[in-house]
Amino acid sequence: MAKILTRLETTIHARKGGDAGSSYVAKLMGKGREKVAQKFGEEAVETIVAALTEDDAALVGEAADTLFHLLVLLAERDVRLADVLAELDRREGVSGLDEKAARKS
Ligand SMILES: N=c1c2ncn([C@@H]3O[C@H](COP(=O)(O)OP(=O)(O)OP(=O)(O)O)[C@@H](O)[C@H]3O)c2ncn1[C@@H]1O[C@H](COP(=O)(O)O)[C@@H](O)[C@H]1O
Repeated sequence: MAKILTRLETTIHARKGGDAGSSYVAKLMGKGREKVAQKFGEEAVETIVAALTEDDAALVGEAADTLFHLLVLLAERDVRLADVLAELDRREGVSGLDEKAARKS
């Protein structure tokens, strides 16, 4: 499953600084970090709305939009997907409640 995310990350990095006339990623990134972050937020909200009011197909579509725009946001900051996946690996097997307590301390 992570393979498509990794391929998508590579494509997104390749589009960075590219032709805004032929690439959605280049066009969005060209608008700057705030716009990239705003777009991710909008897609996340649309995913919430789909989860609460729409069918499974709509939710799948909105979730895909959200994951894609998260990758664009990470790429804009030059934060690697591998680092996010490594963080999830680190948390694997640790109770979410223990993680929550550790964050508070
Ligand atoms: N996975 C995606 C993907 N998911 C969603 N989107 C785009 O994200 C946008 C979000 O939907 P909206 O309805 O909010 O879009 P919009 O009205 O065009 O957006 P705004 O102008 O309001 O920002 C749409 O234009 C979608 O086409 C994507 N655009 C690109 N990709 C992948 O990124 C690759 C590179 O794309 P380009 O940069 O266009 O070459 C593609 O080959 C795909 O694999």
